[in-house]
Amino acid sequence: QVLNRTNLVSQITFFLRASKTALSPGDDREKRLLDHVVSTTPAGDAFAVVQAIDDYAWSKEWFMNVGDQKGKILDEAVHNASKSTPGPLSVLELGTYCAYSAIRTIAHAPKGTHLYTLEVVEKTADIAERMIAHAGLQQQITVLRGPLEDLIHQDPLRSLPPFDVVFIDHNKRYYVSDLKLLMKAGKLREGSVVVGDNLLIPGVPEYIEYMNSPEGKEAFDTAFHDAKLEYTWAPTSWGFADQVGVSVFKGPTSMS
Ligand SMILES: C[S@@+](CC[C@H](N)C(=O)[O-])C[C@H]1O[C@@H](n2cnc3c(N)ncnc32)[C@H](O)[C@@H]1O
Repeated sequence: QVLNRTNLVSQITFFLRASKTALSPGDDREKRLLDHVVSTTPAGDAFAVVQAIDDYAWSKEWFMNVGDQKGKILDEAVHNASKSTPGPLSVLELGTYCAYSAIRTIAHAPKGTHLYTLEVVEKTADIAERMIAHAGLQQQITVLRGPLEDLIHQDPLRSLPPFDVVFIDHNKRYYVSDLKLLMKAGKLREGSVVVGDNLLIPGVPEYIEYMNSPEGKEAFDTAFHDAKLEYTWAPTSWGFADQVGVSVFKGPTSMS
């Protein structure tokens, strides 16, 4: 069962009004999602939590999670990072929302991997922490409240070594500046994998431009993966085509 076209379009329109900030719409749908997950899945089963979130988002209400389709690109990026870095990974996520991608990433990452995820909306961070606790991943996922420009100067981020994987999925306005902040702070090392979501919808043209610029190409090898906007099944005819960027950091450059 999937949401019908009218329902889906109206729900996505509702979300895209807040597209520049990607802040939650404030209609308590995140709480309804949490209640659904807690009441339909056993505690401590991360894969069941991910599946329940996908089922709910496909059939009941639309959510701005990375989703099951683009999620596979993220899973593969994590998998590739773990091939070059045996053992547990260190992951940074910008944009927690309901912790779907955080839980999904840990479920697919090597044992012992730790993920730090940043969220600026307190109410959303509360929901995420409860979702993470239900999935039994409190030891592996740390929710940090605030923007990167503040938290980068505080522990734990300040004293952490470079991340193996960075997932950028927050306010579209800060994709490039936050990426540069991470490079400047030495939080990327040669081989770090940076994944950027929603490059076409809501759209982050300046991120695509940066990755295609001489500066971006000197610092990163980027592949742009065509994808469908989360929880939609007809991308081209309805204009719901999206793209996910997967960039491998080549190491500090003269410009970074
Ligand atoms: C698209 S959602 C993240 C979805 C999540 N990564 C997933 O796939 O499950 C974007 C989230 O970023 C948060 N956000 C917006 N601006 C932010 C910022 N500057 N730093 C961190 N989070 C931010 C929003 O409140 C929202 O919860």
